Amino acid sequence: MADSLGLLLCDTLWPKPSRDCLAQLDSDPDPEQEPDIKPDPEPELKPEPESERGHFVDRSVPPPESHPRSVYHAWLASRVPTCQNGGYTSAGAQRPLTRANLRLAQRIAELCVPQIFQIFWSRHPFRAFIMVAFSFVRGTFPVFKGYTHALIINEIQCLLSSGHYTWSYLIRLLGAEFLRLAAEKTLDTFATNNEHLVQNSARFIVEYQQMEQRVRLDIPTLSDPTVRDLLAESDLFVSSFQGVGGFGLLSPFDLIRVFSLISELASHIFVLSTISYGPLSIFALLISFLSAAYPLVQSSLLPRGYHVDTPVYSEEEIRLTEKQEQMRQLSLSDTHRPEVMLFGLGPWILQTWAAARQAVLGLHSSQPSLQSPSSIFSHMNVVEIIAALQNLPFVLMLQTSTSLGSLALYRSSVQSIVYTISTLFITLQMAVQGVFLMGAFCASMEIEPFLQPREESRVKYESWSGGMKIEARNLSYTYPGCTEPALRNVSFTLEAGETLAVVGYNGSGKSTLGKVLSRIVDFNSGELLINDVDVRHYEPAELHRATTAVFQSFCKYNGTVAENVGVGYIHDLDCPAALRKAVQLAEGDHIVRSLPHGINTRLDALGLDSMSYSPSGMGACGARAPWASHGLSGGEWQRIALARAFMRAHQPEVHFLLFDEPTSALDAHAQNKIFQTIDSIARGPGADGDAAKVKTVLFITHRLSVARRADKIAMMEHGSITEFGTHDELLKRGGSYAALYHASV
Ligand SMILES: Nc1ncnc2c1ncn2[C@@H]1O[C@H](COP(=O)(O)OP(=O)(O)OP(=O)(O)O)[C@@H](O)[C@H]1O
Repeated sequence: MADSLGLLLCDTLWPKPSRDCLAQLDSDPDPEQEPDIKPDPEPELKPEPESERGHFVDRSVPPPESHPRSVYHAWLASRVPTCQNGGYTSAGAQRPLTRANLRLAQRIAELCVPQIFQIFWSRHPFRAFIMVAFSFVRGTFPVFKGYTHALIINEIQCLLSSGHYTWSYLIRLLGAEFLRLAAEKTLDTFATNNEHLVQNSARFIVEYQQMEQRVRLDIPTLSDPTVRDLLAESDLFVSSFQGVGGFGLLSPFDLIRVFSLISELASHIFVLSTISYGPLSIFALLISFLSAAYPLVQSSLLPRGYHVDTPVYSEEEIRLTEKQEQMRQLSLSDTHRPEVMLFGLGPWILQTWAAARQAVLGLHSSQPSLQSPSSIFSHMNVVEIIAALQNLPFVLMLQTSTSLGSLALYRSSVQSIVYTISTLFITLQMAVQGVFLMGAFCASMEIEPFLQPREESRVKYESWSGGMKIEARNLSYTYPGCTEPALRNVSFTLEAGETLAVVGYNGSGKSTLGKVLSRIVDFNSGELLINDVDVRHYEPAELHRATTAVFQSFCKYNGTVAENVGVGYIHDLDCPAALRKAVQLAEGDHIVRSLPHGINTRLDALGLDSMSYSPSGMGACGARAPWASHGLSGGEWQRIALARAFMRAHQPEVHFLLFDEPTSALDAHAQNKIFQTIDSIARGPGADGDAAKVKTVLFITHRLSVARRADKIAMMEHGSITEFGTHDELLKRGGSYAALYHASV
């Protein structure tokens, strides 16, 4: 109930435009409308060239002067560095305060602020209103303080000069000051608590939306470099909600503090205007402001590096920064520790890190980074001379018999005005960067997963009783950033209920084919038909529900055995009988029995927690702590992964079983048993040896003694299927399969 409420809430907050609506928007020239950033529909689902598929089809960056039609385009345009031709600034880099960037920020603000505002407003409208109102009220606190202090100083001055020590008025003033302090503290506490509540609610909503969008996105989408940068900046926006200026970033909450600054400024100006100190006032004021502002102006004129803006990094600097971080991570990583120790990588890590770090810190630079003594002295002298000028207005005002209290109030007001203006300026500078991060967040919410079909071309996956029919026609696929295709013109047909063994040399594309068939990665050209329908018409989630798999690089979750197995069919995560059965099918019951807490034993996914040096694994007196996680051997982990796949394999909605080297770490006996299990699952519940097949099976293996069990065998070489048929047919042919088979037996 709570979950659905949360979902409802977030859907309401961030209504996802319907695809029909988005399609209309795409053709609508109105720049105010939000276009979808998914590629145009593929009318006949003909394979398209890679360059035309993807989420941001319009990759052309509009010139900064133009009016970007969407948040995404404005965000993208802001990443083009003004100083270079081509390329983008790295994710998170500070945008320079140019006119073009200010215009882009304004456009993003126009498009995003209403949505972000709704996040604040949606849950606690009254509290959000109070928060803004209190921001104004809190801005006036310093003025009240200055005013009451001035009254007290004046009264003391009056008592001392008159010689009549009547304390009643002073006591009343001190009482008023005490009340002011108490009221300020109470209001402050209430405002802070209120702000925390509104802030935490807003933080939860943006984090929820970030997570929701992240779990939606598929691998092809996430491998797009622009999407990665967009998500990185979106993450920075979400991080900025962690508190005032979290990570040096400006969240919308910090922007609300601008209201406080404005009201503080206004109240100080008002106070100054009420102090009368004679005809020399304008002159005195001018001197006061100049002398108070000079140090701030001076610091903003200091050489680059002292600025608030992050400098623009060169490609070499980015490379060095990545290198230093990579080495730092390597030195901290427990996962890499065994090889770091074994291969004696410590000195190499240290040396590489030191070289990169020194370069990043500019320690190799021949330019002295410190100011020369003469320039330091000149700055110091000027500052001191200017500071001395601050006393001049007092001298002028004393001539006009201004009270001491007024002088104190005057001084604190002048300094506060200068300080508030400089804070406002810095805040607004940071706000521009914050706006671009906000734009990244809003644009990231519009990303549609690459594999998701458009509503108008969607076809519901219809299961066939005998399993899943798979037909590949000239499938080709090249990994992003690679030049050599991993799959080349792969064609084959696997009838529903058949078992296919894919064999071949290392790197021949077997695992890639498995990922393409299970719709984890896409293909660049060709066609893939599932149950005679082009796979691009199906919702990937529907196909995934009909599939179970053990991938070659299966996951090891840092959790209990039950969790590691149960995630295979999340509905039965808490069902001991289903977990036990899956473990039994994977021949893993003896492993579970040997574990200290049975199926509830926590497993050590990194393989290091259970080693003696790990403090987390040891309880009092060096005994094994009950919470300590337990290590497993490679073969034992493989059985856990198999059990996970078996959790859902026998479910009626599952029609395709994919096993990529499922028994590579198992002994021959265990391997045979596992394949018998797979075969019996493929024949349906309670089936005997002659029962009809109800599931299609594809297994990838290097063990040709196992492959011969399959109905069909595909021999892969250099990304292509070079031989296809039964074991006997391929042996008779005397080609690569026959040669490999004879070499292996
Ligand atoms: N994530 C990736 N990014 C880029 N290239 C990849 C990626 N994964 C695999 N490749 C490349 O694709 C080709 C096929 O790899 P694949 O893993 O499909 O081979 P395989 O036949 O399963 O190999 P093996 O028998 O060693 O498991 C190889 O040349 C490999 O280098």
